[in-house]
Amino acid sequence: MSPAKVAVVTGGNSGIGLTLAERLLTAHQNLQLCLACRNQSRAEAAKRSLELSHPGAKISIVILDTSNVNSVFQAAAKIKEKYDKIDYLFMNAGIMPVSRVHWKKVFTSILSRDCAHALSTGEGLLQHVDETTSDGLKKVFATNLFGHFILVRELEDCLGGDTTTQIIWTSSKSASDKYFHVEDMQHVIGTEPYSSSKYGTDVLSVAINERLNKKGVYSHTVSPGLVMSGMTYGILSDWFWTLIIPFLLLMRLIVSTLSINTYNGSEPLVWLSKQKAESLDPRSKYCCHVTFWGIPYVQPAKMDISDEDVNQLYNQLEDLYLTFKEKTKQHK
Ligand SMILES: NC(=O)C1=CN([C@@H]2O[C@H](COP(=O)(O)OP(=O)(O)OC[C@H]3O[C@@H](n4cnc5c(N)ncnc54)[C@H](OP(=O)(O)O)[C@@H]3O)[C@@H](O)[C@H]2O)C=CC1
Ligand SMILES: CC(C)CCC[C@@H](C)[C@H]1CC[C@H]2C3=C(CC[C@]12C)[C@@]1(C)CCC(=O)C[C@@H]1CC3
Repeated sequence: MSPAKVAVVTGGNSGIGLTLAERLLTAHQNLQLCLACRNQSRAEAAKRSLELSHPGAKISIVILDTSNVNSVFQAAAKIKEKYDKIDYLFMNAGIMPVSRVHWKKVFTSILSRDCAHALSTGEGLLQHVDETTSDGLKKVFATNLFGHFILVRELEDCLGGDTTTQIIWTSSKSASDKYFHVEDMQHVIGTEPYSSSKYGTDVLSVAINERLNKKGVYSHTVSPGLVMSGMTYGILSDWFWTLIIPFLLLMRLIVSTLSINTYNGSEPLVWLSKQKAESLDPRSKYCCHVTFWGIPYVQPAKMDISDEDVNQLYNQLEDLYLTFKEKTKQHK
């Protein structure tokens, strides 16, 4: 039997994260799974469903709210108590708060040459909103990016070493340098917090490789494509999505990123976990594509990221992390 490996999945209780957890248990023999979720009862329900499909699986729950700095410090301490070494760290938890759909733009772009771009990135089709957390941080940044950065920093002792660790980020096709400004990494000014946070994720992944590859830690980002999940049901009701599924399936003739289900969307995440980490490209995003007949496959897409952004973002995140670390020490 292969030696036991440990996988931590943030936001592993639903959507892409839950399907990923299920697929990891199938793909890796003898896997110990840690569901790092913000809600105890939703996490327990997920654990029960995984135990039904994988009787005897070793699954633990750690309560983690990535938008809350204290919660991340506490969760990291719990994870370190439970495991000496982490083999896979899936940074999957994420939010995309939206206040409305720009229907006029949806219809004009579907009928234009921009159709494929609009349906694969959602650019310009949604009105995004954001708020400030009790830590004084922008919520989308804190949830999607900074909470995960703290997790990496706090877990560093359990990563890499004799065998490799893979950090795998659920990023997005929406990530765009157009909406990311390193001097405003929280996206205080601007109306695209989600795109900014996901581009920040891609930049951070490159920075982690530069700092931690020598320790055996490899980081990669993934785009799952458009997936029906809590995220999309938060934009439009489930009956609406059900009605337009036939249209989306037809659109697969021209748009290959319409994954639709969480199985397809989790394909690059599972695929990466089966690769030799050293052989992967640290500056490519591993994207989910689906054939017209619904077969998923993975295609790397080169990311155009400047070294200046890589270094500046990492240093700023590190400064913010150290500020909070100091505060938590003082409160002890
Ligand atoms: N759906 C799509 O089309 C796409 C999704 N993605 C990305 O995929 C990832 C998973 O999203 P998806 O499965 O689609 O959506 P879901 O809303 O179904 O899942 C999101 C998961 O993240 C968890 N989560 C949200 N906020 C926090 C928090 N503060 N702390 C801890 N966990 C949190 C949710 O927990 P809870 O159940 O408690 O809310 C849930 O488990 C996200 O990062 C998203 O940005 C990327 C591209 C496309
Ligand atoms: C297809 C239409 C008749 C109606 C749907 C319009 C929009 C609500 C959607 C079209 C492209 C979608 C999209 C996303 C959300 C929903 C759309 C904007 C995402 C932004 C969801 C999160 C991501 O990370 C990327 C997705 C890109 C495509």
